[in-house]
Amino acid sequence: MKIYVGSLNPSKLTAVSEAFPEETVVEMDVDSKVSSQPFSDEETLEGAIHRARECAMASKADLGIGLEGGVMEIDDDLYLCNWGALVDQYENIYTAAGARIKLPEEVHEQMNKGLELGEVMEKYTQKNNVRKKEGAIGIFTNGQMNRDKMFQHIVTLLKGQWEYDQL
Ligand SMILES: O=P(O)(O)OP(=O)(O)OP(=O)(O)OC[C@H]1O[C@@H](n2cnc3c(O)ncnc32)[C@H](O)[C@@H]1O
Repeated sequence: MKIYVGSLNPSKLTAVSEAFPEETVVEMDVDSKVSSQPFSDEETLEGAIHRARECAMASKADLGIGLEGGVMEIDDDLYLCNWGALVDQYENIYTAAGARIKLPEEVHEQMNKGLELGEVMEKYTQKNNVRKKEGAIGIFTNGQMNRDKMFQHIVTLLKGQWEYDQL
């Protein structure tokens, strides 16, 4: 099978390759059609679905997968949220979300000023490309988790739901 993934971000591609080790994974630069920093579950999910749909339309794709990172507020707190979508050739859409962790108030304040999480994380850690590596989840869990593993969990949930429908 050929699985198209709507991103050039290595942590997302690794996640799909690890969840589908037998399949060919192809990266594709697509438009999420949401803001570059989604700020709610709804917007983050919508971005994942748009990415997956566009990938599923690629001429050689069997499955399209979209993974989207975002943040969402609960009361006065800001949480990291991540969503994934898988679209097959019958236009069935499967969705799944990843773990959430509360982000520090300092991060919340910076994002309220309009900065994207990726930018805030670079300033906060003095490291480049955190979003392509361990991600905020890696930094704030002291490396117990990372972005690849978190997305891999989401992709496994997508794969399982799709497989269930093939039974
Ligand atoms: O190349 P794409 O696939 O767009 O990947 P991305 O990491 O740039 O973009 P996302 O849509 O996944 O995330 C939206 C924004 O949130 C940032 N972001 C999301 N999760 C993050 C994380 O765990 N660590 C750092 N930045 C994160 C990311 O850098 C973007 O600025």
